Formats: sequence, C-alpha cells, structure tokens
Amino acid sequence: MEKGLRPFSIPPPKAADKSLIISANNKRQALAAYLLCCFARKKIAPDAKGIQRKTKQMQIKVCGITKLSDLQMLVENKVDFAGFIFYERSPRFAGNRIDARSVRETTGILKVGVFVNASMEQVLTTVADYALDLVQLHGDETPEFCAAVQTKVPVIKAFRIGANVNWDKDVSPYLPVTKYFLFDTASEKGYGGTGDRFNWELLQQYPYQHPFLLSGGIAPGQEAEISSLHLPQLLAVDINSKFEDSPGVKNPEKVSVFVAGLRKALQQVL
Ligand SMILES: O=C(O)c1ccccc1N[C@@H]1O[C@H](COP(=O)(O)O)[C@@H](O)[C@H]1O
Repeated sequence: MEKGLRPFSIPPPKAADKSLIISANNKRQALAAYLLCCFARKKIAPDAKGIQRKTKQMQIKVCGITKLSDLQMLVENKVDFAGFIFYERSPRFAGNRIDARSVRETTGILKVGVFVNASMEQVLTTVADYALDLVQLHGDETPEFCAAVQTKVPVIKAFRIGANVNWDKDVSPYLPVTKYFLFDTASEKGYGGTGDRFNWELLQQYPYQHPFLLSGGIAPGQEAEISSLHLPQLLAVDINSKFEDSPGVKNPEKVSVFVAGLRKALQQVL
C-alpha cells in the first residue's frame, strides 16, 4: 500500500480515548466521543453529508538542491522529498557542489537522485555515495532499465508531457517497474528544469491507480490552484526552478511561503 494513499479506516482507540468512551452515558454518546477522538488524532472530518473523509495529504518535493543549508531548510520545513540532479549538463548538477557525506548523514527527508540516461553503474554508485532513498529517471530510460534499477532502489519514472498523452502505449509499460510516475513538461529547452508548464487538464484522463508527482514550472502563488486539483493519484508536487535565486540555489523565503501556503490551502479543501 502506497504511503499517503491508505483507504479510510478508523483506528483502534488509544487508552486515553477509551476512558472517554467508557465514561459516556450511552452508546450514542460513546460513538460520538470516539469519532471526535478519531477526528482530532487522524485529521478525519465529516463533509456536509456527514461522510467522514481524511484530510487531503499532498506531499512536497523540492528539487535541484546543491547547498547543505538549502537541504537543512527543507528538513526544517518538513518537506517530504529533496531532489539532487546528477545530470552533468544541468545547471543544478549536484555532483561537484554538495558533499556526499553531508547528504548521507542528513535524515528527516527522503533523498531523490535525478538521472538522465545514466548507466546502471553511475546510478547505483551515486545511490550508495549519497544514501539516496529513490531515483528519478528523467531521460529516455526503458522499462527494462527501470526494472533493473528497481531491484535495488525505488524508481520514479518521469514523463515529459506534450500536447497529448498516449497512456496505454507510452506510460503503461512502466507500471510494474516503478514506484511512482512524475509528469513534467516536454520542452525544446532540455530534459527538465525548464520552468515550462504543461496542460494539467490532460491528467483528468489518467487511467491508473499508480501514484504520481506533478512538476513542470510550478511557481509561487499556485498553492490554491494545486490544492483544488481533483486528482486522487497525485502524491506530491515537485517545485524547482521557480523557487531559486540562481540555478541550484533556492530562495528559502519562496520555498517556505509555498510549503506553508499549500498545507493551509489543503486543510481548507476537505
Ligand atoms: O532541474 C534540472 O536542471 C533538471 C535537469 C534534467 C532533468 C530534470 C531536471 N529537473 C526536474 O525537472 C522538473 C521540472 O522542473 P521545473 O519546475 O520546470 O524547473 C523537476 O521534476 C525537476 O526534478
């Protein structure tokens, strides 16, 4: 079962909650007390029809990290994933800008290595050096390559989206050989980090249960729009070049305002 996508269930009450239930006068009060405990603990809220729903939990990935202070800032902001680009042609190439040991020793965040048509050896050596938790394959990697990598480390396969998507032909072969998908924008400018946005309407036709990350030119000020997307398989948003002072150098103010703004907006959308 994927993290963040668990079906709704009421957990057994904690000891403190049980005492509340036992002291209630009748069964109806007991049930009300127990549900209140659940709402408080598990962020479950009833909608207008009284149906209980779990608060929408969208995760956040911040990509293009090349500075230890930026990585620490993400941990402080409780960002879920930090992305490091290991593609030498990128202006955000992390390989010669951030010390592997510092990344390895940083905990409290999932570390994602981004590769473009790298060899298996390069991927696996980098995973070991930086203690990466996942790899994001952002080039033209085949399903067979993803399958081989996935035997060692979970794979996020990136797809660069143009005017249309052929889900069955281009995307479905990667279902069994990846943990997540990531949808970015197809651009003449390069494989990724272009700051260009694609037509998110195309995701309304997404036919699978497989969780995905949304990326491609996501910018400050888009928190409300993102929080109101009706895309149940949307696991996380991925922000990158629009949150920088220069390539590979994040603007901490822009990142923290976005993170707080998105979380607040998500709490309002139940
Ligand atoms: O950021 C890069 O330089 C990069 C280079 C090569 C492949 C992927 C890259 N970044 C990824 O691109 C997307 C979108 O970024 P942006 O918001 O458009 O700047 C993001 O997933 C990064 O992981």
